[in-house]
Amino acid sequence: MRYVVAGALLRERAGGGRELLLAQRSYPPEVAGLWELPGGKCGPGETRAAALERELDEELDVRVVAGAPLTEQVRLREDLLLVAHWAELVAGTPRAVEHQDLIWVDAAELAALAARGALVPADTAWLPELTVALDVR
Ligand SMILES: Nc1nc2c([nH]c(=O)n2[C@H]2C[C@H](O)[C@@H](COP(=O)(O)OP(=O)(O)OP(=O)(O)O)O2)c(=O)[nH]1
Repeated sequence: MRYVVAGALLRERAGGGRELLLAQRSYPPEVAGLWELPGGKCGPGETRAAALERELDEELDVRVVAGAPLTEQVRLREDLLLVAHWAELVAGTPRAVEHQDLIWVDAAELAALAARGALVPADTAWLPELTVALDVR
């Protein structure tokens, strides 16, 4: 089984609550323009934590430490499993190196994106967990 590992980065929003970082895919055409958790495929022999830390360095130009996994996993193909981990930003400011754009969203903004089909479809599996984390005050 191969893994795609994606990162859930949170930050505090002024005035209360939290925000989640989303990245807008630029390829392939069927998901271009949709929003996802940034990440990518684990290399051979690479741990999920190491893959996430490498991918976010490459894609966002930031240093992160991978934390606990989210509960939901999504089978993308017979041999490819999508997982997400919480990630802590330790250095740098995210910038869209490989994505079209980046946004920080609160729970309401995440729900609005989901409602209009603007998330990469598989990522909707994480909505309940992400929403709980964003609603913490
Ligand atoms: N990174 C990421 N990929 C996701 C998410 N949701 C989802 O269905 N995918 C799919 C899209 C792709 O088919 C696959 C990951 O591809 P990727 O393009 O990010 O991986 P990669 O950086 O290793 O690049 P490549 O070798 O495929 O070019 O997982 C998500 O939240 N983040």
